[in-house]
Amino acid sequence: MTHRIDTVIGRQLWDSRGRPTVEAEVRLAGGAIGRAIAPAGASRGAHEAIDLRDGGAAFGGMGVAQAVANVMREIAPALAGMDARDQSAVDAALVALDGTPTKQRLGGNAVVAVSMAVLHAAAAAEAVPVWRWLAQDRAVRLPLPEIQIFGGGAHAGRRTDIQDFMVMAPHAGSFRRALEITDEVYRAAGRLMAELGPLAGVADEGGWWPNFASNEQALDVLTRSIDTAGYRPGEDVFISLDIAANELGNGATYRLALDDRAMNGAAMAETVIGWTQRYPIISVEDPAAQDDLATMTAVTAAIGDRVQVIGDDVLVTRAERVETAAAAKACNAALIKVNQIGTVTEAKAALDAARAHGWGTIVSARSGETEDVMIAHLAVGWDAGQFKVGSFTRSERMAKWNEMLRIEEALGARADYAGAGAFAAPIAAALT
Ligand SMILES: O=C(O)[C@@H](CO)OP(=O)(O)O
Ligand SMILES: [Mg+2]
Repeated sequence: MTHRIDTVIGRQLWDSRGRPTVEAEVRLAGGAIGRAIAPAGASRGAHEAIDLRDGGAAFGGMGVAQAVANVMREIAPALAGMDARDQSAVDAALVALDGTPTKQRLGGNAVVAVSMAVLHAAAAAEAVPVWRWLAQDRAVRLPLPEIQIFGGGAHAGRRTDIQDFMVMAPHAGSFRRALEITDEVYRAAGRLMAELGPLAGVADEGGWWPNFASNEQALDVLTRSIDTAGYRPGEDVFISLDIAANELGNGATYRLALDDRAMNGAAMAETVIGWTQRYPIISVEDPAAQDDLATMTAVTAAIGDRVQVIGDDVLVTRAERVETAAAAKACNAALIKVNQIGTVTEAKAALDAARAHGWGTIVSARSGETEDVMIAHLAVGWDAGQFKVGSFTRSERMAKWNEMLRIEEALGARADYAGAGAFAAPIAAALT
């Protein structure tokens, strides 16, 4: 049988931060091959799948070599003979074999690499791109990109409290045009940064390394960058922030080091709400810590009709946490990272749960990435509507944006840009 899994190989490769990671290679009986590489986060939720990584107990302590060994010795024999087209059966076998809620026995990095490699192999056996294999005959859209201009937080030595300063161009008309607009904003931001002082390179995801005296100065410069590039802030191009508040506090207290302020959840909500009133912000991710649903709910209640409120660390791509957050009205959008939960099938379940609540959905990269472009295919094949990869100028990011341009070209006249329609209904309506 052509689609039967013959062998599964694991190998150690290196990620964009120069840290070891896991690649899985799946070979089918008919000769098709699928490969996938595990990414790695720096600002990680406590409820995420746990990788076996080098770097001590915080990363599982046992190292990538153990994860690779687990692929070869345990996962390969368990999957041999299975039909690669039956992704849910493969993923169920991986979950059962691991036997922990967090994939920590085999390693989240081992499991996610194999799960995605099986998907890749199945599409290869059908001789179609992964996005097409996932979508089958369903209509898909080119996603609205959110692209980083400044990197901060855990990705830039905590030079700003806010982690990702991004822009979105919902009215660009095409994915290709959205990239062009964002590139112009990125260049303009670089020129403005150079006026503030010597440029100090880029952060982990390629956004300019921030050199600001306050969080508000960063927001000022970002707004001016949009304007300087020739676009109307809040009409053509909007700001999108990932606060990554998990890195700022535990829910009881939040500390904005740059602004020299400590505050409780209610004050944190007021701070974020205030930013959305003073700046052309269309989207805010993780305005509160992973278990602080009260603050997430306060922010969503105040601004959720006009601003996207995304759950990342708070949801960790787990369908049951999406349900809990939905019951609390804590978000109106979900970030989807396959490696947070560990398998393609479980990540899709989280996306479906978010969609069932009318939320926006964003397929996202991690801050530690590689040349693997699978997530571009997931964003299109699942019709997620939005896509977050980081910035320009680093090839592990460009590989994804460029793959999306190839997909846009393949769709030709049928390439439908999600644009404002990617947001939850009230926000989409407010934009049109
Ligand atoms: O928080 C995030 O959304 C991601 C990407 O910016 O960062 P990390 O992969 O470090 O969790
Ligand atoms: Mg995040």
